[in-house]
Amino acid sequence: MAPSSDYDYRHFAVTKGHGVKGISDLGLNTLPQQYVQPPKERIDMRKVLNKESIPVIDMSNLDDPNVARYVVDAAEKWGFFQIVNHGVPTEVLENLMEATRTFFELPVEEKAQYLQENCLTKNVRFGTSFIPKADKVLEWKDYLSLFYVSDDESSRYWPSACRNEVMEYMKKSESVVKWLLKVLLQPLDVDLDSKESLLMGSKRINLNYYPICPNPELAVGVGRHSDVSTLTFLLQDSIGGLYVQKMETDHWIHVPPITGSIVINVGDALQILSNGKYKSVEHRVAANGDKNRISVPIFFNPRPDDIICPLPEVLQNGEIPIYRRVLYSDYVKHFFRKSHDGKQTVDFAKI
Ligand SMILES: CC(C)(COP(=O)(O)OP(=O)(O)OC[C@H]1O[C@@H](n2cnc3c(N)ncnc32)[C@H](O)[C@@H]1OP(=O)(O)O)[C@@H](O)C(=O)NCCC(=O)NCCSC(=O)/C=C/c1ccc(O)c(O)c1
Ligand SMILES: O=C(O)CCC(=O)C(=O)O
Ligand SMILES: [Fe+2]
Repeated sequence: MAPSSDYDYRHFAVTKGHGVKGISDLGLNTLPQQYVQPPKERIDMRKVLNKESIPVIDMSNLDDPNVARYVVDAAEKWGFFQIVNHGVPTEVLENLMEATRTFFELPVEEKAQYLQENCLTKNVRFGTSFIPKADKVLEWKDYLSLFYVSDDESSRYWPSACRNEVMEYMKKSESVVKWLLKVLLQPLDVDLDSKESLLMGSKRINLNYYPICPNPELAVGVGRHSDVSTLTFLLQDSIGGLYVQKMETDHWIHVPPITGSIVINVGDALQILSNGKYKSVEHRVAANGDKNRISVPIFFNPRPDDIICPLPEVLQNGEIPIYRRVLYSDYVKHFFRKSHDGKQTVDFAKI
């Protein structure tokens, strides 16, 4: 039954599993109260720098030493950049977008089998907002979150509507991220081969769906946050709406969709491992009043039972560590205990 009061909207979207897609499909003229952000969390267009953009790096010739230099400079200066000619076939990206759309357009009864309380595994989770229990105001986003354990486990538990396409995307992204990490670690005198499992030993893929929103200027798709990953590898469709903070300012920069490109960003784990040489950057997503939007980040992470702290190679010249030793799953649990709150998760690891 369609909801009739504000309480009912939370119940309808979160508990019953209709998500914001279910609310959007009702065709309301007004945004339900549960989704109205306080003014300071809305995206203020006066703070958006329209003339600036994050770097776009062409990866077609990896033998050119400039490419590695651009990557290191972009990661240091912006924490965010886009890559083109990266080698992941366009067809893989298109199939992934289509499969993501197919999944979210399934009837609610089918998607609801992946709600936490109905699901046989913790590694698959369909949901809405970020942490509805903690989110005072809900985010205008539905998601399917897939933690990769093995091909076998994925075949058994991931939804058939998108399983093969997500696996293909994940497999093809691996060598690109490995190359990026190798390059980023060179100035730190760290050899990736000895640290590969610490830097990219686990992967989580989120399929994000942001349906058409009434009063998009009052809502957010995703609130201000940094990712807890080492690096994030993000495909967005052609709608736009991702905003990145310009380092050390209170200004924001839009990340324009470029067909075939992938957005890369530094996450908290790389900030901690590099003792702050690389920094994760706050970002947020606007809601859209006209079009449904899709994005698919792959979070490349340490494994849950890894300890993260500044790497010994980084400290060998006497540099003082800013971060303590933290069990990565404790770090992620801390992130998942609270609503999005900018960069505050990193404080958990500060000495
Ligand atoms: C994730 C944890 C720490 C969970 O530990 P566990 O003890 O099993 O607890 P749990 O009961 O499964 O989850 C605890 C809470 O975390 C939250 N949570 C767990 N998984 C997710 C998820 N995929 N999406 C949202 N919330 C989640 C929920 O609030 C859980 O509470 P409850 O709803 O169960 O009551 C564990 O499985 C682990 O160590 N996993 C491997 C490491 C890992 O997954 N790292 C994640 C890296 S990056 C990553 O996951 C990023 C996600 C993200 C999502 C939305 C955004 O907007 C965003 O910016 C980012
Ligand atoms: O949708 C996007 O463009 C970004 C989403 C995001 O920041 C996240 O899922 O962590
Ligand atoms: Fe993010």
